[in-house]
Amino acid sequence: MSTRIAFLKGHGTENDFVIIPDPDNAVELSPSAVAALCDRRAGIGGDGLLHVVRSAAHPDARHLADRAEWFMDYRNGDGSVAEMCGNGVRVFARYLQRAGHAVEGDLAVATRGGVKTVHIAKEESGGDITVGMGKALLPEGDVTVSVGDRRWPARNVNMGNPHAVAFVDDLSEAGDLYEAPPFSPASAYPDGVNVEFVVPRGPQHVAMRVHERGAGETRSCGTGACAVAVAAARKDGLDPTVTGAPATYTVDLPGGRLVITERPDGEIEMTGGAVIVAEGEIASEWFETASA
Ligand SMILES: N[C@@H](CCC[C@H](N)C(=O)O)C(=O)O
Repeated sequence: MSTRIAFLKGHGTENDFVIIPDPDNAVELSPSAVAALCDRRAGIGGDGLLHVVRSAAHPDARHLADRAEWFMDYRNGDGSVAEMCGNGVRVFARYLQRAGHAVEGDLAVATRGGVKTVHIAKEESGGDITVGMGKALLPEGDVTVSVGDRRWPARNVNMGNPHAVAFVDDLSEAGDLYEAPPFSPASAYPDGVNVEFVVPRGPQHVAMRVHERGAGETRSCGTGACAVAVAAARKDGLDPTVTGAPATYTVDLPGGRLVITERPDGEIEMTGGAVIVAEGEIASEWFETASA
């Protein structure tokens, strides 16, 4: 007998996701099923997939169940697993709110990058969602990224997932970004990397494009925007953990704007929108073929 599988579609600053509510972890989501669901022509379409599971029901999150009821089992659009997705956490929280599992205010969400604290603002104050993204790690060592015969030094920033942030003169220098920009040394990112290209827009205000590992160029990346804000702050000589003053950066992406604050304790907060656009049911005969 075939089971009925519900889905929703949502986005955060146009980083879009297929959402599969599955509290008991009963839906088998193979990498090929995820890639088929995220396919923009033959599937539903998305940069990634948010599998919504109770932490207690998932082997990767059981140890976090006493701190966060829900686990964001995040997958990239190509079916690969990633540690964290900043825009995804906001959309995940919006889904929980819509489904009646969460209300405006504070919420804890388990991810492979640890438990994230989420604040859902009241609708009358815009309804934006703020996520405590944790601290950035800045591994030492020179990294370069390239597009065609152009090459730039990049800042290695880890937001739970890996980023290479390159400051360029113009965002068009990144080209069409159909291919993942090569990086060196290979040892800097043994599991691949998300690459951000950044230009200044004004004081503590930047614009960026991103090529995401496992998804290609996307219209927004939350962890990428945090990595960019930290790299831009250090470039501006600002380190809140040294100055004791928070640093806030506005980050413009093709899909919208995110506001990132790094606090004196190094903790980073990201604020932006999250929208649910559709819901429906996956055709079970298609899903069975897609999963094979
Ligand atoms: N879009 C995300 C990041 C998703 C994971 C990334 N592609 C990776 O493989 O690390 C975000 O908003 O942070």
